[in-house]
Amino acid sequence: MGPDRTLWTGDQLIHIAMADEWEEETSTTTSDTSFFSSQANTDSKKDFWNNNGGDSGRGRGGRGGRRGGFKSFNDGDENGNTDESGGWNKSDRGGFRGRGGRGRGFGRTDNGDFNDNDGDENGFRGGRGGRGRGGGERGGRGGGGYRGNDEVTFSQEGGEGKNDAGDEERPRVTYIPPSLPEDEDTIFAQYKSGINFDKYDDIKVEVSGSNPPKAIMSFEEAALCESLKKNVSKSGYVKPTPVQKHGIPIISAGRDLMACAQTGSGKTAAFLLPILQQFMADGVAASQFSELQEPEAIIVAPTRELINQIYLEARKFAHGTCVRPVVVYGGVSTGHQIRDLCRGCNVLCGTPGRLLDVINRGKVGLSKVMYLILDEADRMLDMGFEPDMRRLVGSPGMPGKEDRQTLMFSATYPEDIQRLAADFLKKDYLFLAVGIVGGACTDVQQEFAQVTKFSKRDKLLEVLKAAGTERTMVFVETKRQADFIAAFLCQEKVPTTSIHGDREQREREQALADFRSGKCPVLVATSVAARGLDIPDVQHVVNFDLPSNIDEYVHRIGRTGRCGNTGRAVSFFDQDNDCQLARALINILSKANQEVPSWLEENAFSGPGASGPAMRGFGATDSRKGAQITSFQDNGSAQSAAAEEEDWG
Ligand SMILES: Nc1ncnc2c1ncn2[C@@H]1O[C@H](COP(=O)(O)OP(=O)(O)OP(=O)(O)O)[C@@H](O)[C@H]1O
Repeated sequence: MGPDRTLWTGDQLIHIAMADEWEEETSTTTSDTSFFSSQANTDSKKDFWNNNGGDSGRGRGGRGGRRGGFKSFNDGDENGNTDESGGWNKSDRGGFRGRGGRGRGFGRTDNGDFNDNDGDENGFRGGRGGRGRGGGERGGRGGGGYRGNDEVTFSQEGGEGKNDAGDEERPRVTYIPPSLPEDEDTIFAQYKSGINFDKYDDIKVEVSGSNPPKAIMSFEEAALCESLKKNVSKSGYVKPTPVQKHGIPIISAGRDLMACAQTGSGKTAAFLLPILQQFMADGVAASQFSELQEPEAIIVAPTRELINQIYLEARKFAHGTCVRPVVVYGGVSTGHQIRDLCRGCNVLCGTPGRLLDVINRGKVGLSKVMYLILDEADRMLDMGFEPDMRRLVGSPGMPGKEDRQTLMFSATYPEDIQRLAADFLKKDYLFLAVGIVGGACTDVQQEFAQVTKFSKRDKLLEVLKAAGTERTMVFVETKRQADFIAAFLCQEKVPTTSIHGDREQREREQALADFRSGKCPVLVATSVAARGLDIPDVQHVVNFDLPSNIDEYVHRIGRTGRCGNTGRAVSFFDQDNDCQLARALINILSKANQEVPSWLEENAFSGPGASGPAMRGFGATDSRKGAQITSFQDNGSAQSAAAEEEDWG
């Protein structure tokens, strides 16, 4: 064990732990960037830069019993690697052991870390039995990494004993987030809508399905009760966005909905407002101090930060009413969340793992559920989360789809996911498409820079230098890469923080807070931050590594250019690595009326392309054939048409 080192005295990169295993696993303060301490020799560093994340899995990931170092080094373990993840793990005692792979595959084999994006949210699913075995396309399964902390909490507190993934060594999650501010200024802190907000009215809207209700043109038409009206106005909302104009009346009419609208266009309020209005009309009120809580609405989202954000929005709109939202997500003390639940819960927001956990503990009854909402629905129904969603709808007491209202929202809907989604929805659900399904936000100026893996860092510095103090999110593909780039930028005196699935929840929340406040204007992130996060004044997104999937690209660049504001996304295109995405990128650029670089076109037609995973099921519209389509422009005037083919579902 070498001496501890301190590399940076910001809120992360604080303490380079050369601690022993137990200290490291139980620590809630030690930085994840402690990879610095792993005696990074030049060789391993070189390996890092040269590699794209772990190879596909093999072996029994992460049971190597190496000591010290940091979780981040277990990237290779995620897919069950023991020895081929390049450099870092070999160095000495890096990583903690036994966490094994937890990969969900996601159709990738080239990146051992891909699943970090939100695998940590899958506490329940990943739980039993994983030993990082298997690897390959589906990666290792089971109690991997951070997520496992949820599981061990579950096991310990739930009295279910230890699982078989070495979890007995894991600490209980004790993190309790700071209390939320109660002052109205903070609750109603506004995200200023931008110069293009009014242009939303020009976006073409299509509703498919039978008898869609008429859109509303103003919040007055939404017939909200006084408290909600007041809260909408305190939030700075003057007029509804298109997804709200159409979504609110659809939900109020009791219809199931699959809604697709571009990033940052107000989908959250589109489902929260009509639900809360219904609760107000029904006189729903939280029953305090009850051991069993029976929420009327359940909202699920794929990441902890996103579900927390949705919860804060629900809390904001429900302010001053008797409706009580509660949030449960991994990485936080379960006991703390259960105590909060017991104080009353009408709207339960959760990540799937923790949600299933509290349900299985008998703390939450489902028989009163009127609304089930899947935010980032395509993500919630992909092969990673689908089993959890099926478990959720199959849980005892959960009303069947005919007896509840199911609402799905996203900016992207691959066709295969749309088909799958029909299992959760009533047959006559409405499909609402605002703009191009799966299209990028047109307020984001998309730029590309040709790079090699060796020139990326210099290019990043150049971009960040030009950005000055403007807030920038830098997306990378692996947790290890996130740590490495964050550390590199810190060394270059760029105040940087990072967020990824191996950081402890406290650190993740601190990182976001520092980024929001501007203390660290650069946030290096894996895909865990790609979806949904609504952070004011993010002017730039940099794709240091392009994702393998075009939908992911759309969500990432959607962290800027929100709510009518303009933004800029710069993506580094490495011909050796990114050609498979080229055609899909061209498609996205053309649909957003943006210039397509000629070199990108050349790459698209010389390299492997369109039929690959990057283009998977790019959904142009409602995938139901034969569904009645009603088109709207601006003032709600409608035109109907029937699609040609038979209804498949
Ligand atoms: N009608 C409105 N008027 C002004 N601001 C609004 C309105 N509706 C939503 N907003 C604000 O716009 C921002 C983006 O909204 P929201 O996060 O719901 O977008 P989204 O469509 O869910 O994005 P994503 O696809 O990235 O999840 C939020 O800050 C929200 O408060």
